[in-house]
Amino acid sequence: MTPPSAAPRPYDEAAAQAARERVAGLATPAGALGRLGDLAAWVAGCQGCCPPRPLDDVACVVFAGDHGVAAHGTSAYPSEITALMVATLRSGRAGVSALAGAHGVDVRVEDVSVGRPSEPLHLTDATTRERAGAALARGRAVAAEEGHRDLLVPGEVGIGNTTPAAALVGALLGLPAHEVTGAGTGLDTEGVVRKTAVVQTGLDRCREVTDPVDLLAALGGEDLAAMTGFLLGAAEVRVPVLLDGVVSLACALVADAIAPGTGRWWAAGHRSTEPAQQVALDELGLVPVLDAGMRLGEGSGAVAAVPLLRGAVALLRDTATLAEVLGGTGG
Ligand SMILES: O=C(O)c1ccc[n+]([C@@H]2O[C@H](COP(=O)([O-])O)[C@@H](O)[C@H]2O)c1
Ligand SMILES: Cc1cc2nc[nH]c2cc1C
Repeated sequence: MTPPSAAPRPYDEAAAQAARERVAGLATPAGALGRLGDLAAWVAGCQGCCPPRPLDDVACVVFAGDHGVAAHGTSAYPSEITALMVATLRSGRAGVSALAGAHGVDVRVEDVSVGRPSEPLHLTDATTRERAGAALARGRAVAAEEGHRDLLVPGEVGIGNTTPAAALVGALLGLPAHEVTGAGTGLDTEGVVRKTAVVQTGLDRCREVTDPVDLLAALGGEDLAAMTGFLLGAAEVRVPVLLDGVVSLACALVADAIAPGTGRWWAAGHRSTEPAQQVALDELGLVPVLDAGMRLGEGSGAVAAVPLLRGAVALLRDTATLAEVLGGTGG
């Protein structure tokens, strides 16, 4: 099995710079658009044109899978919820479905390993390197199928999946479990202590593992591997990605370890309450669009941020320049 190693096609820094210059010349006080100007410049860099095209066609792909650690007291909910939420997503009634409907975003569900849980990562490898590699390839194929989109959002559902996410972030950044483990779906203090011990045991078990695909197998599982492949694939087909919560940030760290530089293709949709998401954001130098205290997953925080990103592009396309206003041609 060959892990994906192709370097992403280039991000167009000249187009991003042209966009920054255009922002500076708009009929707005210098700096008044704040981070919206940066976001518009990022879209221009991904598209390779200034001003960027509108982000009309946006899709959220939800990767679903079960996790063996959930049977070890690491989640506030039972694994049975995963399949029920997949059915709810497919019927268009999940939280992300409502947000996506409101914002004109398509939702696609990829059942990677629902009802076929990963092994408990504190006891043994979550999955095999072979299965992780196949899941990576599947995620990249999904991104290729969605390559016509203007923007992609990685979503996920899977009871227990914040535990592998925390473990991957801890392993990649060399952080102890207590700095990356959070309450997930709502564990109480005792539950967080239990989950932290599981994450630390997993980190100790994998101390020697450094290869990112091996880490996906040891601590992640097939669904996280598929999402990682999706992030790599999106960069390969030059589609920008708005990251979501802790699972997407963990996969982003893995993807950037597999293909350094892939991170140019990502912006952060929102700040989750999970500590691993926050340290991963810092590591990747990403500042989230929204900070709304959300921790739903499903891609919901990023989908909630889509209107702001569309607005940033509209500002760059449709605002008069100061030169036009001063010359009396601003309409
Ligand atoms: O996106 C996040 O940061 C996030 C934070 C907490 C929980 N979740 C969602 O809740 C599930 C995982 O939580 P847990 O406690 O079962 O590990 C999974 O279905 C995620 O979509 C997601
Ligand atoms: C109800 C429920 C919905 C979810 N959506 C994503 N993760 C979830 C976890 C639970 C428990």
